[in-house]
Amino acid sequence: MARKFFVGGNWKCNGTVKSNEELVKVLNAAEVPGTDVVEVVVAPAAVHIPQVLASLRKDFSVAAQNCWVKAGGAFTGELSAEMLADLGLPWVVLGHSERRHIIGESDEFIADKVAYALSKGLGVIYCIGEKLEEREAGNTLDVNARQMKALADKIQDWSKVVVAYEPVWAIGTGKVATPEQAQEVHDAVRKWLADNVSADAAATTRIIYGGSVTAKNCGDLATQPDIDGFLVGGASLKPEFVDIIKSATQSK
Ligand SMILES: O=C(CO)COP(=O)(O)O
Repeated sequence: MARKFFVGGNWKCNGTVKSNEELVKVLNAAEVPGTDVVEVVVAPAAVHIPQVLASLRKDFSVAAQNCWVKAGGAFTGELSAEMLADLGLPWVVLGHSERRHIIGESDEFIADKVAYALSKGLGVIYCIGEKLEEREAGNTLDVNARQMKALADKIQDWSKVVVAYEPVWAIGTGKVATPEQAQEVHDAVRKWLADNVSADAAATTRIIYGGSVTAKNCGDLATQPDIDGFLVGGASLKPEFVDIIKSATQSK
C-alpha cells in the first residue's frame, strides 16, 4: 500500500504573533501538490496554536509539540491530550530528542505519552534517533530499535503513528544525514516493524527523516525508498519549507 508523503514543520520554541502571520501568509499562498500526494502538518509553539489554527489553509494541519502523559488536572504548565483533541488537532509530536536529552524524558515515559495520546484519538509523530557517540560506537541500529521497542511494548495499533527518524547529531547542526545513511536506518526500522509488530505495520507506517533538511538536500532524500517525508525544524520557519513540501513529487 502506498504511504502518503508526510511533511511536518516543527517550529519548536520560536515565533511571534507577527512572524507567524507572515509565515502563514507564505504557506497559504503556496502552490503545492494536493492532499492526495502530500500531508502537511505544522507544529507551532503551544501558545500560538489557536492563531495558526484560525489562519492556516485548511488542507494543512496543525500539531502540538508535546502533551502530558495522562489526563489533565494538577500538572502546572502541561497540556493534556484531551485539550489537543478538543481543539481538533490531529497530531502531536512526542519523543523529540530535545525532550529526551534536554528535558530528560525517558523511553518509557514517552511511550506512555504516545499510548495515552492515541487513546484520545490523536495521531502521533514519534521521534527516535541516536546521538553522535552512539553512532560512532556502532550502536545506531540498536538505539533506534530500543526506542521502537519501548513504544511497541505499550501500543498495538500503529495506524496513527508516524515515526520520525531524527539523528541527534543532524538536528540543528547543518550536518544532514546522507541519503544512504538515512535509508539504512529507515530500512532497519521498517524491518524491525515487520519482525516485531506486523507485515502490515511495516508496509503502511510512514517513516520520515528529520535533521538539517533544507530545500537543497530534500530531493535526494525523498527519492530513497523508505523515506516517506520529513520533519523539518529551522527550514520550516522559512519560505523554503514550500520547496520541501514539493519534494513529495520526487518520492518513489
Ligand atoms: O528537530 C528537528 C525537527 O523536529 C530538525 O531540526 P532542524 O531541521 O533545525 O535540524
